[in-house]
Amino acid sequence: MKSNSEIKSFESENEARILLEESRKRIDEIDNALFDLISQRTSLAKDIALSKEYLGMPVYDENREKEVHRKIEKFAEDNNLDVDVIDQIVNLLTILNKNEQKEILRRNVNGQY
Ligand SMILES: O=C(O)C(=O)C[C@]1(C(=O)O)C=C[C@@H](O)C=C1
Repeated sequence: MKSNSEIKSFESENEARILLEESRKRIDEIDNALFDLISQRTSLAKDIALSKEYLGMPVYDENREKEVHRKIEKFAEDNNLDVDVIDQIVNLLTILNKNEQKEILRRNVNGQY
């Protein structure tokens, strides 16, 4: 099968169907890897929350979020990705992390750790 950068037209319907299926299979593999990384990223919330609690720091850290966004925006520009969409994805990841931190601190207050 030619790489997708070379294909300009399909020789048959079957060829197009095969490429579609192969592409979807690859997306499934990448999605699984992404979900695993999101899970790993979110699981750090416990250590972060408890460290911040000990240091008297709030869950929300504006400077750190700006740093995360700057890093990701450069990645998006370097890879010709829509910066606004990538920014939204990063926002959701930080929201996921903050929500997990708040839940961990709530359980900690209730002596569940
Ligand atoms: O690094 C931290 O201080 C975190 O709490 C992690 C994180 C993030 O998800 O990247 C989440 C919330 C903060 O506002 C900043 C960043």
